[in-house]
Amino acid sequence: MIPTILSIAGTDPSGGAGIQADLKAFSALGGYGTTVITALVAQTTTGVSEVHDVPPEFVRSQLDTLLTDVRVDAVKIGMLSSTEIIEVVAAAIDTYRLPNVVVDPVMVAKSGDRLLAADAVEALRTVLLPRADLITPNLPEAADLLGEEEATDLDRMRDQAERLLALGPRRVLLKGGHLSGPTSTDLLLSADGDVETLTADRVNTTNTHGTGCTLSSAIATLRPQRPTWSQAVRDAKDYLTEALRHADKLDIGKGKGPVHHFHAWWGN
Ligand SMILES: Nc1ncnc2c1ncn2[C@@H]1O[C@H](COP(=O)(O)OP(=O)(O)O)[C@@H](O)[C@H]1O
Ligand SMILES: Cc1ncc(COP(=O)(O)OP(=O)(O)O)c(N)n1
Repeated sequence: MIPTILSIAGTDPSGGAGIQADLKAFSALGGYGTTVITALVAQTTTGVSEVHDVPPEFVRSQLDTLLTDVRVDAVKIGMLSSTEIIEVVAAAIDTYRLPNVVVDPVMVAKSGDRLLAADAVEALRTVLLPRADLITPNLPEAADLLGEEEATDLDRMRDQAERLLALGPRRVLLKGGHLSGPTSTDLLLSADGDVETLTADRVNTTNTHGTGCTLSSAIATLRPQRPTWSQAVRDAKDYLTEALRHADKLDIGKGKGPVHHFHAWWGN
């Protein structure tokens, strides 16, 4: 059976991040995509010009309308924008007992624009993270969630990942893409005590818009199709690395272009 994946996230008209990227990853990896939109974002490869939050009652309405009809096999949660929207989404996780919940704690785009209100970080930490099967922070997000400086090496990443795990999610994938060096290394820690290091060769491209959205969506899509979280995360990282390798085939915008959801079947 083809898994049905739900993305709860904001939009990106340039198609590189947010809901648009999520749907591309769902389809490319054999899932059927459904969506609940939290914010309309006027953004492109050069940055964000405006954010229009969807009213929280309407986020609830989308969730109730969808989930009283459609069974979902996994959920990817991205941009949530405000405390009120976080609370609505957390209530839906409980009410509908949503499985395989992957939370990408989106706070700030690569362009430096905020995608989560500063006063909503506390709700993200205390209301949403304990309901997640996996969280996928990047280094600035991890630092923000813990209220400390960004990790600058693998030892500090390990230390921060342990403390993120103590906030209540079942697993933490701390992404190291913001460090430099010939490889890009992430750490996967689980509440059972497992620790894994995932390393990929660093791809030399400036087209990195949407890497976080793509990775979390790929994990959510693969989880129902793989025996373990570890295998789903490893295969998702391979998919993202391939999408980065093919990113320079695209010529989208004047800033940091998107990764390319390369489709082996078409060969392009
Ligand atoms: N240039 C790159 N080459 C290979 N992998 C990368 C590169 N940049 C980022 N990654 C990987 O992409 C994923 C997301 O990266 P990161 O930049 O840390 O998060 P975000 O996109 O949320 O800011 C991680 O798995 C990271 O290791
Ligand atoms: C609507 C929306 N959601 C999330 C992001 C952040 O995406 P990410 O994959 O972390 O990539 P960058 O934008 O940081 O390159 C976004 N921009 N928009």
